[in-house]
Amino acid sequence: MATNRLFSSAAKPLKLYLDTLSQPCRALEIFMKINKIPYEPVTINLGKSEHHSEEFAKVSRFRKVPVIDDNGFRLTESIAIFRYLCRQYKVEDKWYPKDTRKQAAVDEYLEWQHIGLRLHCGLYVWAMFFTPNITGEPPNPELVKEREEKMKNALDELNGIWLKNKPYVVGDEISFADLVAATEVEELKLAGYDPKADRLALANWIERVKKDTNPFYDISHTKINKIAAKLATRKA
Ligand SMILES: N[C@@H](CCC(=O)N[C@@H](CS)C(=O)NCC(=O)O)C(=O)O
Repeated sequence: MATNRLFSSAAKPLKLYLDTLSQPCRALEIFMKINKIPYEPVTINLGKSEHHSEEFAKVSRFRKVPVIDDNGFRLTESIAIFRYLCRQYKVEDKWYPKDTRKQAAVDEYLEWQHIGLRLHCGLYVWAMFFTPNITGEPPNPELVKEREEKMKNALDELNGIWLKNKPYVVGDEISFADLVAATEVEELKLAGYDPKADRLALANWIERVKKDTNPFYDISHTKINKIAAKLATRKA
């Protein structure tokens, strides 16, 4: 198999520690598959608390996924990992353009999304899905209300500002910003919330991202889609 690596050809494929229940793990997995970056997946099942094992603590100081181990070089934080991969491997320019201004535009979204989108979607999903699953208690209605408002506002900004009059988050071409955004939006399935209703730009964009990145997009979303389907039948 031809190795996609700019430098050493003798290096072993890097290890990607992941759980596809995690948004940043899915974004990286799709990106790596599309760009034919060879890797060995190592599943860390968050649901089984595998990230709390002593063995995994040696891999990640923070006990979070994703993490990569590239021949002894360990790196956490999906955005840092993404930028490292762009420097180490051949990646199609559109994902992180070399042009200074185009790259800065991708960076602008990557900086915004932590608190602009991820925080609010994540907290809502915790209130609706993860916490009730862990405690066995129903979602706290006050907390849900407070978090729902912020989550909706974040989605409205994605729909009405980032996606205003353009097909992708940063312009006319897909970039890593779209994968980071789409995987966050998909996580809302766990909370039974449909982000596409009343958000036409977002609805069209997510279909576009899927089409551009399939079959990898759907493969990475298999686990979350299965859980969402189970939750929907339980509700019906
Ligand atoms: N900012 C980090 C976020 C990493 C993160 O929060 N990972 C979550 C899954 S999405 C995790 O491993 N959580 C386990 C825990 O917090 O116990 C990144 O982008 O890589």
